[in-house]
Amino acid sequence: MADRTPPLSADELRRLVDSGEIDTVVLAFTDMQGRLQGKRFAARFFLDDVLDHGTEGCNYLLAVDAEMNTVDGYAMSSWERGYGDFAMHPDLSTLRRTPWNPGTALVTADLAWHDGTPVVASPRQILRRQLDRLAERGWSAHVGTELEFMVFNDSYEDAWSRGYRAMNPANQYNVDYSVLGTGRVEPLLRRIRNEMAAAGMTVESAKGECNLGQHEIAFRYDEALTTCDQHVIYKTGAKEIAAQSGKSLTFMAKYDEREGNSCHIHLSLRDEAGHPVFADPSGEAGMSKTMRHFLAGQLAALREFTLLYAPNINSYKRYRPGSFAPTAVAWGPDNRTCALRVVGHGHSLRFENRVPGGDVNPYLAVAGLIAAGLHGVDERLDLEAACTGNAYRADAAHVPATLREAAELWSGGPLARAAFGDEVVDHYANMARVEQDAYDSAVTDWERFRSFERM
Ligand SMILES: NC(=O)CC[C@H](N)C(=O)O
Repeated sequence: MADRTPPLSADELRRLVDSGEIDTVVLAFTDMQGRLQGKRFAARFFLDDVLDHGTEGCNYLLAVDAEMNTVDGYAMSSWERGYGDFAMHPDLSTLRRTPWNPGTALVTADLAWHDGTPVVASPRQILRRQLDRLAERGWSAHVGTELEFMVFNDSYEDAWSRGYRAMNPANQYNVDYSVLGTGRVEPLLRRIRNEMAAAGMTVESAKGECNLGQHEIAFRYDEALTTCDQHVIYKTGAKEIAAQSGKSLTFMAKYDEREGNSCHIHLSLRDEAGHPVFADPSGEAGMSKTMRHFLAGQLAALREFTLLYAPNINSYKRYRPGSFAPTAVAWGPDNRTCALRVVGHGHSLRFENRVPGGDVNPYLAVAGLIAAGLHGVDERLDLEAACTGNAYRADAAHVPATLREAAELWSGGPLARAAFGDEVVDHYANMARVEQDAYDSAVTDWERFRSFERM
């Protein structure tokens, strides 16, 4: 699939290496946790060897936990199988400079086994498969992801050493839409915006958010795969720029008991001629029949696919009444209390899934949105009535409240297995089991404060 006009061509890279402007090329893929994993190459070696042939990485990279521990239960990667390699092939349509790392370019990898077959549990491959299903119908997906994050005037190292206690947020009060409040953090935000633009992303705006030091930078939507590639590069780059500035920022879904970090995901479909598939001026509320089925599919699959939108223990702490994070499986036109909010009109008509947090793996979540929508289209599901009032009070199905509940719905339901196949379902069910086990065996500060003296 030719994905997009590249921000940097291979010929340009060659020229920049010859002139000494680029000396390093990062080749990286996105792991299960949504992190870029890969290697930094001497640029000359990358051009001579890796550009055409790729490189290898240990296949445990899709089978470790967040701490890089080897864990049991993965069919594709284990001590029994010898923890061999998989191949990382650069997708040159993603080649770009990353100006926050001087002299450096970055390219995204697709993963394959030694016989050339794709690594089906790799997040980018999971999304590619759902995009192929869309393409079979002559459709493509436009996607925007809206990441919120919190900035602290502490370095990552200080924060870690202090056990994340007594941190200094970059704003001391709610700066939602506050120009004054955003200005306080502007040297950092401006660097992130400008350097992401120089890395080939289209930046739209920045605004303050509600929690202390919380901000959001908005990027223009793009083809689904491109948006997801940019999302992970942006997250990595924003953290690197913060670190270079002696600060830290976090995308974790719920840092404290105040507002969490969301990652609302917007999606619309285009046909082969580039026309919007969701808009129909003669349809009810301007929505086409396809959009109604697609949206009905979102509702029908939401609970079963929540693991893809909320992959961590912490993800589930966002879903509190009145927090702007959803609890009700419901949809409504411009209704921020629902899991699914319909926005825009005509060309821009789309839905927003408000379930994902800043910790989401965008490839998996967007794959989930597409698979859910296609389920609705294939089964011609009827769209229930819109929720018009406060969905926190509605008599609607609930977004799963815990990782345990979401993991049970994911592995026990029929929709995920039909859309993604057993290998993918079992792989990510194991990831959830591993996280749940790690959490269940941890004793937290909360328990000590509650129990040490008083119980
Ligand atoms: N902009 C908003 O709607 C706030 C979202 C909220 N921070 C959440 O975690 O869901």
